[in-house]
Amino acid sequence: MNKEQLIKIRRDLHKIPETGFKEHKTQEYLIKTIEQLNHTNVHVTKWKTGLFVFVEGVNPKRTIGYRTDIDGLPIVEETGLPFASVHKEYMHACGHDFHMTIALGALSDIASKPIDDNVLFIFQPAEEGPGGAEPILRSETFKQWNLDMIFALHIAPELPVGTVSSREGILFANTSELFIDFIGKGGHAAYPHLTKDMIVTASSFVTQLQQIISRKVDPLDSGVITIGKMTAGTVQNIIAEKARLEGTIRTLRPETMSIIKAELERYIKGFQYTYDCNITVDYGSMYYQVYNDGHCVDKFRKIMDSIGVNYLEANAAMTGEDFGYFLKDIPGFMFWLGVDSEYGLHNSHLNPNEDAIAVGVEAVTKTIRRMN
Ligand SMILES: CC(=O)N[C@@H](CCC[C@H](N)C(=O)O)C(=O)O
Repeated sequence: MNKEQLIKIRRDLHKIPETGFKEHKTQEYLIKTIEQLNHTNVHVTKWKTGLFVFVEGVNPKRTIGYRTDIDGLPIVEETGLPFASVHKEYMHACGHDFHMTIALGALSDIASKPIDDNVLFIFQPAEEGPGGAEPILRSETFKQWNLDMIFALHIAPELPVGTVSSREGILFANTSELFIDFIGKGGHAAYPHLTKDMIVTASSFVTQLQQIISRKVDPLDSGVITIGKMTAGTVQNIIAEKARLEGTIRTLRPETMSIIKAELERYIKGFQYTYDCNITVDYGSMYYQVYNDGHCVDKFRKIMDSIGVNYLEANAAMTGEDFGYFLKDIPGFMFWLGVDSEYGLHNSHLNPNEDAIAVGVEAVTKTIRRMN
């Protein structure tokens, strides 16, 4: 595929972001595009709203996996781009439109000049939640391919185009979603002493929660608790009976996740007593850390050197990725692809530089062709 075709695909996909396990139009678009490649060595299997695309090798001894995520986020786009999302409440604000386009570009290249080994392209739904990787790994459809190696990329807004970045060992954090519900007693704004005000309770909880990080996590270790959404109350003169906090916990070690959760549950018990209310916690979906195989990263670095792509050593990041579940079972790695955007991931103004698509296709294709 040439640059213009790839950019058209990226823009088409950018217009139709859909959230986890609702990627119906996206799946339809991907199937149509793959069918147009018109290769007899390519076999498409639907899996929920995602796809497995198997490219037969000419003399296969191994099967290499390449995974892209396909879902968007519930963000109202503010880029003002002519190809902005037509799904008004949703946006590809984490680069999955880039990820899919690069996977299609690599798929087209590999299918037209097949390598010895088989290649499985995985178009995975629901990376942003509730998580598509774990159910894929459990599915009988996926198990039949018995992958020898797998890799994936993620766009990096802060890195220049022409740059990739990775590291041996941990790249992305362990994550757990966090949903906390507070139930007290509502009433008249003028009679607070007759109520149990859940706005006061939840607000106090949000600020005290950060002490778990500062006082219970070893300063040489790391953790993050972010509350991204708080809902409570009905109107200005009624004391809120209910409040809900929605957030996420991130750690660089699975053990630290357990420490934070145990402490959080102690806080909940304390708050129930102090504020005389009922508090429940739900951890939603959890992602295992992305832990890169040293041999694969070393080989990748050499491949990038050989094609003139600038390789930078990465730091571990507190972003999460359910790709970590693949790497728990299969050797492989993930890398960052520089896309040079002033605005970061999950920002309504994110505008990655489309020149990075060709770099991504080249990096992925050459890695598939030369990794052994
Ligand atoms: C790369 C990226 O931004 N991934 C998401 C993964 C979300 C995990 C889950 N829904 C959570 O919020 O814990 C991220 O937010 O890091």
